[in-house]
Order: sequence, then structure tokens, then C-alpha cells
Amino acid sequence: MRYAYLGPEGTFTEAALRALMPQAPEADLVAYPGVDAVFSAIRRGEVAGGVVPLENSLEGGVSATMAELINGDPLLIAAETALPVRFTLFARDGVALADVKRVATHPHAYAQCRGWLARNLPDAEVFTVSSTAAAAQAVAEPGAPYDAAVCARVAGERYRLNALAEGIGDRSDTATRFIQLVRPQPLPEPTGADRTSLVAFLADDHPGALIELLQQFAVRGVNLTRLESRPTGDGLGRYCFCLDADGHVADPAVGEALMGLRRICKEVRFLGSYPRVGLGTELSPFLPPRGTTSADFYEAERWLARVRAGEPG
Ligand SMILES: O=C(O)C(=O)C[C@]1(C(=O)O)C=C[C@@H](O)C=C1
Repeated sequence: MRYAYLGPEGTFTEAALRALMPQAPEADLVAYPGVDAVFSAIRRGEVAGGVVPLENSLEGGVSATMAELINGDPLLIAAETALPVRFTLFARDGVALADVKRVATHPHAYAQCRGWLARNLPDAEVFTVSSTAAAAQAVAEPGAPYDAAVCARVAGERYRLNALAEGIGDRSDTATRFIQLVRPQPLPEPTGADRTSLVAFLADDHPGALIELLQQFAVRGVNLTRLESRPTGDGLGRYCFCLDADGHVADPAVGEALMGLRRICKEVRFLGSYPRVGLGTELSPFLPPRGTTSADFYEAERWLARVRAGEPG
């Protein structure tokens, strides 16, 4: 089984794929030049699945991934992982920090190192490329158009570059969340610690429309871990809402919340229920509100069936 990732070799996404599938043989990991290319390879059936970055703790959602999830032919999220991301400035042998005038990196990496670059290379121009490893690969080429790359240590080493400065992120604690995508297929079984992702499109614009959407989760005791509004592409002021909720769609509370959304939204795109990975920065745990455990939902369903059958409740 082959798996696609945002390449070339040495990206953070490759590290995420290895973390998600430690048993996968080397030859089965296939690098693609962009997030959209990974999505297409999965849709075309060239690979069994693939890994792309979803969001960064500093820079937020990865637009290319969000756009494909929202608008492209549907794929399912089958797993997630989160990795710390640390950046190093690499150059060819013989290039010193003072020589660096043109820096290449990925836009998300640039966003995480902007302050360091402004302080230490105020006159350098920054060029964004398809990944941090693509930047390292480009710097290593003879006659390269760039003097240095901001990338992972493994990428600099892979392309035999020289480290000029380590830990150049503006924060030392940033993390990126990655998702493993597959073609539509039966969902992973609930594990008891799952996450459900979806995109909701409002039916119309009226006061409280977003509150009504959120209430579907709140009244059923379903905890939301992410809410991101993204433009639908249909013009200014048109948004859809990307939500992550604790729980599996097979859990009654999550299932009922999704049915509620389906009733009030123009469209709900289900993106998957998959084992949840602790991101390490969760807010303090809470007790489920009264009447919102799965047992409470099943008990109420049995009670309603008795009432409907004319039996004493
Ligand atoms: O360029 C890479 O190495 C990637 O894996 C992509 C990516 C991203 O899209 O955010 C992943 C993690 C870092 O935040 C920087 C870049």
C-alpha cells in the first residue's frame, strides 16, 4: 500500500506520515509536489491514502488543505497527529550568514520565523516555495536562485547543507497538526477518544445563525475543539464553518448534533471520525453536563420507544 505526502523528502509532513504509519516500508512513501497533488493522487487511486498539514499552532489553518477539504471531491480523515516544528537556517558550504540575501521557505514556516529573519537578515528577500524541504532542495542545486533555506534539520542534512542558525522560530513551542486522508470508506471504530470533523454551510444569514449551529453541540454536551470560518468562494461575506468536535459520529450525542445541523444548514460536509490525538494544550477537562453521556442518550431513546408503544414510561 502506497501513501502520498507533501514532499520532497525531508518535509515535516513526511515526518508526520512516518509517525502515523511507522510500519510502512520506505518504498511505499511517495512524495508529491503540493498539497493539491496529494489530494488528487488519493482521489485517482494512485495511493491508498496520504498525509497533509492541517493547521499550525501559530499560523492557523493551511489554506491549500482547507480549500480541498471544503470544495474538492470528498475524502475522509482517517487519523491525525501533531508534531512540534523547529526551524533551522541552512546554506551551501562556504555561505556565511552575512552572505545570505535570498531565503527560500514554505509560507507557514516563514510566518513562524518572521521575527528572527527580520532581526538577523533585515536585508534578505524571502521567497516562498511549496515546502520547507523543496526550499532546501533548491538551495542545494548548482546555480541555486536562493542562498539559504528555512527548513527542518532533517531536510538540511538530507540535501547536505550547512546549518547557519538553529531554533530560529519566533516561538520555541509551535506544533503542526497533520491528517491522514483516504477515499470514502467505512469509518474507523469508535475508540472512546475520537474526534469528528465537518464543514457546515449556513442556510441563510440571520441574527443568531451561528449560535443556532453551535447550540446543536452545546445542548447535547458535545465539546468543540476547533471552529474556523473560511470563505466559501461565492463572494465576500460568504463563509462556511469548519468544526472539530470531541467524539465519534457513532456516539449518540455526536450523531444527534449532526442530525440537528443537517436540519438547519444548507449543507453539512462530514470529514470523518477518527482517533483523537492529545495536542498537549487542551483546556482543563470538564464533567459532561447532566444527561449527555451515551448511556443517557440510549436510556432516553428506550424511554421514548416505550412511550410511543403506549407502555408506561
Ligand atoms: O514544508 C513542510 O515541511 C511541510 O510539511 C508543510 C508545513 C505546513 O504546511 O505548515 C508543515 C509544518 C510547518 O508548519 C511548515 C510547513
